[in-house]
Amino acid sequence: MAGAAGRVPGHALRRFPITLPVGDLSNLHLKEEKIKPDANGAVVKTNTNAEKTDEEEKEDRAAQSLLNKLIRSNLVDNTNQVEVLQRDPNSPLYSVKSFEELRLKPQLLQGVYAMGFNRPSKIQENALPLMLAEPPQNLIAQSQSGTGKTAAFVLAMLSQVEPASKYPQCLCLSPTYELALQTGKVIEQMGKFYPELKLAYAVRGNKLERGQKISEQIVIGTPGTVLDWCSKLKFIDPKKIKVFVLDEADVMIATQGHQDQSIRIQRMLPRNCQMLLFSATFEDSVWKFAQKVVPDPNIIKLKREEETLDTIKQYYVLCSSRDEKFQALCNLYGAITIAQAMIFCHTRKTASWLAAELSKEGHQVALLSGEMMVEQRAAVIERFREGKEKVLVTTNVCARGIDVEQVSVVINFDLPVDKDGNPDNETYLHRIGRTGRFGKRGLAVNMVDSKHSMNILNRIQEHFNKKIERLDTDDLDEIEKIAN
Ligand SMILES: Nc1ncnc2c1ncn2[C@@H]1O[C@H](COP(=O)(O)OP(=O)(O)OP(=O)(O)O)[C@@H](O)[C@H]1O
Repeated sequence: MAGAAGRVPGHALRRFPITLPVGDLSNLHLKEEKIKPDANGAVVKTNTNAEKTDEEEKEDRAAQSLLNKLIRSNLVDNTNQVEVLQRDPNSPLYSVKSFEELRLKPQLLQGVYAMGFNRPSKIQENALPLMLAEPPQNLIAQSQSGTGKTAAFVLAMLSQVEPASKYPQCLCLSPTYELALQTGKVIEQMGKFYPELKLAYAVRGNKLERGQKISEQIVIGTPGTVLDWCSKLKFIDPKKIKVFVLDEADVMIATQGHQDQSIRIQRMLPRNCQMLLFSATFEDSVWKFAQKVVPDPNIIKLKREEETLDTIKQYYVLCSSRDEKFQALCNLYGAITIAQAMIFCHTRKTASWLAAELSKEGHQVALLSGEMMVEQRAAVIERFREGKEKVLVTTNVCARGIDVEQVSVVINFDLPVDKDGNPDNETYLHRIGRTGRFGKRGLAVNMVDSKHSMNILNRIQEHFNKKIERLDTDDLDEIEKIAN
């Protein structure tokens, strides 16, 4: 996909996340043992050598402990674990099919393999045959965070697009500037074996000359700008759109105006345009919206108790003040190796205070909050993605949906509540879903500092029918155990 996406100035291409392949551990003197993590990340040994000297035993134990630590900190490539999960019928990553069996075009097969994907996840296996059917089917689909929804609809768009036709044919709406860029990167990576294919970003700040028609075959953007491009500015002829994707529908409707704008765009599209809507959660309001924008849909939906991922362990810590919460956080950092963490606060004031305190403790901290310009927010996320900062403190919806593989811990410094002070279950799910991406193990820790917040936590547990265990952050042994 040469020369694509030239329209967002100064935006660096996404780098692959840093992983240390198991093969790089060859200098650890593991003798004739084969060591690899099993589905739970535990180390499985096979073929142990019988006779070993004390010295060798000691070396082995040291190597083993280092390997365990690396696995715990998610530094080791988790390919093995993903493969195990993809064979477990209860896992959202389970798949009976291969990408070949999904009958993807050869260029797309090249694209998925170049991204390091081996097998489709459950949502990809279920959604792709529907999306690629003849005639194309409409779809409303739900799958847990980080299970490959983006890749699924990107493959659907790339399967339908005709690169030789130089006009927009696929339109994808994202709720935020950051997510539009992130999804754009996936399109670029997966579509790179289509040399003629180009992508345009319909996001704020990307100004085109009036009256111009764009030649890019795929347009990704936020609803306001896409609506302008389709109506007032006429950069896009909506009647020629073949695939319309609405991503993160739950996040979309949480933003004022996005729901109406999305519906207005949808009404401009031809009747035979394929409509696809994806979301990690489906509260009633999301359902109503989904049914308005997707006529005659096929539906893939999760049961409530399936919404949280088992690979994310959830805990709460009892504290009595903000300072105690901070101390609990420091204890966590003192006890376990945290690759990268995202910390969510209720207000900007708390977020700035916490970021400053963590910096004083020597952490490399990034602060992301709503009052920043979109370009600044995108730059902060990109630096965090590249691992330049290890902790991201944030208040805000702009952190929703961001995919950073190395995030091993999510902290709710304040629990998510809506404007009436009730538990915000959707936001909870989105927040904890920033860890445990595609089979990785994750840890979510909730700070509880009052009867009110304990009540919120209890209601969150009831909602998802999932026990959140108490963690004593003064007990270092206990903390170490949860990381195992
Ligand atoms: N079949 C696959 N094999 C291996 N990795 C995959 C596969 N599909 C997706 N991934 C990777 O898993 C991660 C999560 O995927 P993706 O962002 O598509 O999930 P999502 O369901 O859209 O998440 P969210 O709900 O948070 O937006 C990404 O880094 C992606 O590259």
